[in-house]
Amino acid sequence: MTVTTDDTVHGAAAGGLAAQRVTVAYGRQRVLDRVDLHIAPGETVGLRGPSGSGKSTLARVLALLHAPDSGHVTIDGRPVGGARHRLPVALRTRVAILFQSPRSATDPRLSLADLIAEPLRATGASRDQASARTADLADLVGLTPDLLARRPHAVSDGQLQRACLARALVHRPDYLLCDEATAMLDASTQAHVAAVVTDYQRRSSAGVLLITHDPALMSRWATRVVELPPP
Ligand SMILES: Nc1ncnc2c1ncn2[C@@H]1O[C@H](COP(=O)(O)OP(=O)(O)OP(=O)(O)O)[C@@H](O)[C@H]1O
Repeated sequence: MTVTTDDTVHGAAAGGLAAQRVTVAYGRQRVLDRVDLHIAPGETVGLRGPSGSGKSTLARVLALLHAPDSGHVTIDGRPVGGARHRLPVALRTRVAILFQSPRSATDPRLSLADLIAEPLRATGASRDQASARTADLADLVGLTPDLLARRPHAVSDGQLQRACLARALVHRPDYLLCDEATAMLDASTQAHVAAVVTDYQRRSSAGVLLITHDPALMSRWATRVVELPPP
């Protein structure tokens, strides 16, 4: 595992998801300053840095959820700009993100089955197509039909995170960004989530961004690590 603080050398490659000279400020606080990061298909890039160094911000920029003040995101060498929801479906569904806290990322009114199926329904899949895919994914992440029928308040954080993982995979993304996605899970759920992601990655050649404060997980999983400087 190599550790670098400058990813421009990798950013030169055409394939992959990349942040190029990305700068983000919240008001007068500059959080990212001309940051480069590149994720090639199939690789797992670890992103490390002290608290407040901008790891989550960079993940949100790469997920097209936050427009940088300058610089841009490219997919396979092509700049991708504008709000995520305005991008063509085929483009925006290439990148998925999994957050640390499943409760703040989910609609409490939806059953787990509907949470998983919703991105498919939103992009025009029929009810039958969406339920078939939901059943496959539920199986993959280890959610039983009984759990699928429940709403978030009636399941554990680990069960809800499994549903969020299924939802993240629903469009078969080429890039999966895991922002402390296993931090609040017990050891066995953490191992299961990591196994599902690595298996998906092996089958699909997806690129993964791994943000974690867990050094063991980082060294086990990341192919290489990029380090952000302190804020
Ligand atoms: N929406 C926002 N509005 C204002 N400031 C923000 C916002 N999001 C993040 N920040 C600030 O930007 C800085 C970087 O936050 P970010 O969450 O990207 O860092 P991080 O490296 O992921 O931190 P941690 O390891 O603690 O999760 C922090 O000082 C944070 O308070």
